[in-house]
Amino acid sequence: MAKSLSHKPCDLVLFGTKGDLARRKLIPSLYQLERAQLLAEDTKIVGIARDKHDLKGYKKVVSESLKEFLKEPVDKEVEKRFLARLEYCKVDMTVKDDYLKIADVVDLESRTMVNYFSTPPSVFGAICEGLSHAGLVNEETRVVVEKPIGHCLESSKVINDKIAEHFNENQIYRIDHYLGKETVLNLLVLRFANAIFTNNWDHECIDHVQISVAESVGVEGRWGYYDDAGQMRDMVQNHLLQILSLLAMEPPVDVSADSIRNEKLKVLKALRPITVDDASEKTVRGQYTKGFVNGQQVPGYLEEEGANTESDTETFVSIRVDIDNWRWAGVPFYLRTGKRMPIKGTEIVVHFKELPHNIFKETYKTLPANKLIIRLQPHEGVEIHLMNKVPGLGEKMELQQTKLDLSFSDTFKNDRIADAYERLMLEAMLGNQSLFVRRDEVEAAWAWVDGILDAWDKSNESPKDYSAGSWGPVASIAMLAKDDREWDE
Ligand SMILES: NC(=O)C1=CN([C@@H]2O[C@H](COP(=O)(O)OP(=O)(O)OC[C@H]3O[C@@H](n4cnc5c(N)ncnc54)[C@H](OP(=O)(O)O)[C@@H]3O)[C@@H](O)[C@H]2O)C=CC1
Ligand SMILES: O=C1O[C@H](COP(=O)(O)O)[C@@H](O)[C@H](O)[C@H]1O
Repeated sequence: MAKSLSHKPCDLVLFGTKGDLARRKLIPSLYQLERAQLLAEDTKIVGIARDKHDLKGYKKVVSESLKEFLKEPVDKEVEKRFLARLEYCKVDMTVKDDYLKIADVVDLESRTMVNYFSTPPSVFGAICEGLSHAGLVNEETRVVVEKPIGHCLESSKVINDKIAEHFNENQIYRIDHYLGKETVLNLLVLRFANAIFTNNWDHECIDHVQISVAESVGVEGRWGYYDDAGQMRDMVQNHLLQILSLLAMEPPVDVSADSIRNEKLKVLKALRPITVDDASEKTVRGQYTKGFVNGQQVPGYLEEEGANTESDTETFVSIRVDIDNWRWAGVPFYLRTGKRMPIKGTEIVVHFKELPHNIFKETYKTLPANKLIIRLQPHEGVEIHLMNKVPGLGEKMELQQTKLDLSFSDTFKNDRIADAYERLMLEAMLGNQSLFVRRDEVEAAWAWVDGILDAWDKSNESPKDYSAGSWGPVASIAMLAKDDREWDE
């Protein structure tokens, strides 16, 4: 029995169903929604690829994906229910008449058509045209679009224009999978459901903020795509700027899609441009050389499979970001992200200001400032560093810095943390756009990122080397040291 859901049943059409993302993430996530009974009873899942299969063959492909990528044993009962929802269509996405075959399996009358584009962006336009050609676009039809949306502002406009020829903004769901992460969503709750943070969240109380997204993986066989993108386009333009805007935005009036997106957009528009005049002070780009990660020897970027020995693509970026608005005047946000770092870990550290006066100076010369650490992944949780009195009867009061540590796995023991894609696919089926990125946000993010990419081009400097397994080039440490600060590790 399906749980009670407010959405109409859907035809979830998975374009690129045999690709890496679909097999590794989307199919296992849909299985989890089935397991949790969150799919409406009559919802269908329609796989689209250009290989010749009958439905039985496609079910086998799906079963194999589950076996390979599900992080737990496959529950046969759930799998049976899940496989019963499947349909398959062989479609070459560049051939308009092929879309007529999809019309035979979907039902626009009784189900909402949700089209997930898990394909290269180069075919997004062709899919939209094909769907229109087959009469599959009505007011309810939705499209879910994977990143990257373009390579720069101009190319993102071309893709968005193409989609907009067939769909209104309220039908377009642009994925940034970080927005589907439990802990990223929790930023809204931490900030806007707790007066202790709400009332201390500005330049009066906060000294600076650090956002680190460290990855221990390299390019994982995606050299062709990655070398064209680099860490700036792959991670900063989307995931890091989305986290930054959720952290820095003004309180939205409610949690509706546009209330949240309006506030995020204001932050993106207030990012101080970085130009060729200050890029060398405010940014560091790096590229990994060979080294050791988790005790394993790993190749350098230029020695990865499929690599071009002369690439100048950055695999590490750190940036000092200034937000030119009332709340954040004088508060730098330091962003840092890289491949082949010592660990996988995404963390936000909010450094509060030091106190104006120390009444304990006889026993404790300087009082360390409070810190709020938000661990987004792994070991999800929230930690606050506070000063406390050490118990004892001594003449002088002894102080010690201590931690209040809320670990999600200890606190919410029986609650499984859902994968981001589970939430995002469910929200797309429910028709809630809050966790999807609006066109103007994508464009504001590109406008700012393009300025930095342009400054790097003009400066003609190569990225700085760092050994795989380190925290990036030493210049990244120096960038903070100049401001009398250091990275939390
Ligand atoms: N993989 C990942 O971890 C991530 C991926 N993304 C994004 O998701 C999207 C999909 O990525 P990924 O799964 O890695 O890519 P893949 O290349 O693995 O998969 C794309 C799929 O699209 C199919 N396809 C392409 N052109 C056509 C066509 N004309 N007709 C029919 N099928 C076609 C391919 O079929 P065929 O095999 O026959 O060529 C392939 O199965 C991309 O936009 C990517 O940027 C975003 C974040 C992470
Ligand atoms: O979008 C992307 O994200 C992954 C990192 O995602 P995470 O959920 O594992 O933190 C990154 O490795 C990949 O290069 C990028 O395209």
